[in-house]
Amino acid sequence: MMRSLIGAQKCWGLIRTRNFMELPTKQVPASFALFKRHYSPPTHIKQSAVANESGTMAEVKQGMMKRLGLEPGYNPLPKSREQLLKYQPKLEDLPPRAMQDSFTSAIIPLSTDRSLQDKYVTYLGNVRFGRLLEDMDLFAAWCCHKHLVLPNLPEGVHLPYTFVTILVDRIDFTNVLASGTQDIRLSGHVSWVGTSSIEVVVWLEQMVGGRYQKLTRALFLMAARNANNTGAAPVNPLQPANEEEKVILAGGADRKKKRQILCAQSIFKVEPNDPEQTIMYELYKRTTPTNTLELNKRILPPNCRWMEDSFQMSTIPSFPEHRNHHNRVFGGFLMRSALEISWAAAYLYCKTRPKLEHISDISFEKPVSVNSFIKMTAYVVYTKENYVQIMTVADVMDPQTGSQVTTNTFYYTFSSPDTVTEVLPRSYHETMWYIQGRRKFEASMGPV
Ligand SMILES: CCCCCCCCCCCCCCCC(=O)SCCNC(=O)CCNC(=O)[C@H](O)C(C)(C)COP(=O)(O)OP(=O)(O)OC[C@H]1O[C@@H](n2cnc3c(N)ncnc32)[C@H](O)[C@@H]1OP(=O)(O)O
Repeated sequence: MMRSLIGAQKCWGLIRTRNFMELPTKQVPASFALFKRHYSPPTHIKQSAVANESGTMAEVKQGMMKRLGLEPGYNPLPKSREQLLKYQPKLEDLPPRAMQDSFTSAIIPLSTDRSLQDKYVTYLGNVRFGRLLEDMDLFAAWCCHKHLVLPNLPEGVHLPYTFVTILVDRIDFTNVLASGTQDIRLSGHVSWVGTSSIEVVVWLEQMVGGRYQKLTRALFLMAARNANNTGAAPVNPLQPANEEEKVILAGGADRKKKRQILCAQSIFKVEPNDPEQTIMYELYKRTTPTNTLELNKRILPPNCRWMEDSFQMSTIPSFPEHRNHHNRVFGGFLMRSALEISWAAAYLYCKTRPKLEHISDISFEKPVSVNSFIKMTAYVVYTKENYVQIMTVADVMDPQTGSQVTTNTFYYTFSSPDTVTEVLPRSYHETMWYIQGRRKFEASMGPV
């Protein structure tokens, strides 16, 4: 049915994609469905939006630097923040906060700032989503700043905290084609806290025809760290203001558990399940000749391409421009770089301009130093009808020894106007990636 729909509507405006705004509530895990329904802020929070505006994203960055005591300009050895460690409060010193306290919004003024437009616009005049990922990452940290209140911090002392991104949950996009020359608004608030971890929900909207239209919504999990990022730091508890907030908060623990389960179920940790074993055997049969038993001889069926011929690679030196205050690379920069190479890989594979549909959960397990060489490799690991699933691996390389360590794996789903060439694995390793790609694809599209 999906195929016939696509066949009949080979025009961008008409292709209906399945995203979280269109799925019936029952198809989405309960705690995430709640965010689907509330992908605008709860009513009482929205009403206070005007009072909570933070200006432009440039002002947000300046505000954060001021609170942290950071000065513009690069220093290979960042100024020590050791002296701030003594101001770190204990959990019991921190008063509870409401979701409303951290609710804020900021503007990317694309309609008026023409030099900013150059950074955000694509060849066709749309917005570069990679840039928005960078902004969302910074903005999530800003919401954490808004949440944090330290009653015993002496006047004039800088914030003895650091925030790093632990992970970003699945991001889905609406069908609004965002322009690179109209203002974009980010809004968000803290939606759950642990002891030192903070979940932040961030929305993106763009002014279309005089009113804001939703572009996307993402959940960021941030870690509060001490002044010099050597240990966890406690955060203010979250006190729900009403029934609606109580439900959001209760879902937070549930979401944390689900993330752990998803992580533990990775194909890189546990063996494929029974239906997947069947798929693997079918792949083996389809790619093995029937007239010879010659070892490792494989045949490529018509309209298919080997996975080993379906990747793009790029080695990126990172620069201080992409640093946080510990000379580590911003998560947003990694997300943008991975998205852009994934998009190129999808475009070159499909031979037509693909549309980004979903970004799967992304975790940041190891910090990346700002003088690193980052090797990004985007593989087409799974295809279905007009969809391409990309898996992009980020490796940090040591220039002296040539050794490399994988710091992140990103999964992006793109759609093409046409049915795409089927990608097939040739080796057992590739088959595992195919299965992982299929899982990510199925999860991002929801049950059929
Ligand atoms: C002068 C320069 C100007 C430049 C301009 C500056 C502008 C000024 C603004 C800066 C604003 C920055 C905003 C961007 C922020 C980034 O983009 S940071 C860069 C990307 N992220 C990273 O590099 C993080 C890399 N990962 C890590 O360092 C470590 O894995 C982490 C996240 C610190 C966790 O380490 P850990 O040893 O597991 O820590 P641990 O203490 O055991 O756990 C801490 C908490 O995290 C939770 N947690 C840890 N792992 C997980 C997981 N996988 N799943 C769920 N929860 C987890 C734990 O459950 C625990 O929670 P609580 O129970 O306390 O609530």
